[in-house]
Amino acid sequence: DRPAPATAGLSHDKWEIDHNELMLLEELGSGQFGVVRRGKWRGSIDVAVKMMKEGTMSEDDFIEEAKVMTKLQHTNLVQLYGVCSKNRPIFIVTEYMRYGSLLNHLRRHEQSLSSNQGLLLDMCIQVCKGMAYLERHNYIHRDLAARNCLVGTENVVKVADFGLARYVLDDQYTSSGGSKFPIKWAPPEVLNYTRFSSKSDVWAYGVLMWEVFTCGKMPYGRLKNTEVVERVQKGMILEKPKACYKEVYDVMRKCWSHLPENRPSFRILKEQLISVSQGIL
Ligand SMILES: CCC(=O)Nc1cccc(Nc2nc(Nc3ccc(OCCOC)cc3)ncc2F)c1
Repeated sequence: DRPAPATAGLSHDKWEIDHNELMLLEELGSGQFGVVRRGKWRGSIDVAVKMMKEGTMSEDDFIEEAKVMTKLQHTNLVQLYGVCSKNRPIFIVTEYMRYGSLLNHLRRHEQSLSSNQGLLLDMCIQVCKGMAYLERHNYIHRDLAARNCLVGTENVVKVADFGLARYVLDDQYTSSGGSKFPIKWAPPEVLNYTRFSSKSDVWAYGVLMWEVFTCGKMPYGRLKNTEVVERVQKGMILEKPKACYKEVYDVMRKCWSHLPENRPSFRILKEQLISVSQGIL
């Protein structure tokens, strides 16, 4: 292979992680990207290592973006530590979250969670804080859902994989007609024109709130994607979850305003949810 350029290492690309400093441990799961394993970085830092299956993402573009993503830092965002891009498959190294995806956590603890609306609302507020930070930095997530949030100790909830959707090569995921496109989290303007914005993230956030208050139910049940598209275009929205205060459902409904400009920003949502939580709890 090519000799390293003279400047290599001089610029201390801090987003580049030396894979010799990583010790890979048990597998945590796998997604369309490849396998994710727990690991130790520099002997002591717990990390999650996503080993990107070849051909699943446009790697050079992603590595370029990783420089920006490492700068996004917030208590409710899963921190990107860096990438191992010197060999294939590339590794994406992030903060490790002890209790896995929010979706699985909700389903596993439905019994205790369904009677604790305060905790459910607190989880939603944490996700909202992470999203308000991304909104402030003009960063669009594009695939916000409970499956893409992670749970840590002391019921900490963080948003993961923000912005990653742009680098997926499988167009079954990326085009709104694709079989793997997250139709049930998409607003009308994304279904019709793939017009992503922080306001399309707000729509997805409303669906995430519904997932939280139903403890991980599938939105629109077993309806086929084509039926969901039809109903969403006609203005049908998800019904109020049983264990959900009306004030909370009213916030969800605002996230599902047909026109993006009628949806609140994450900054506004955060204020509204905090005042609801002070009012009802
Ligand atoms: C696209 C699908 C995709 O990425 N999926 C995917 C699967 C697995 C792990 C990650 N990522 C991360 N995971 C953790 N912690 C984690 C802890 C426990 C766990 O329990 C699994 C068995 O439960 C019974 C799963 C994950 N921390 C940071 C991550 F970044 C992403």
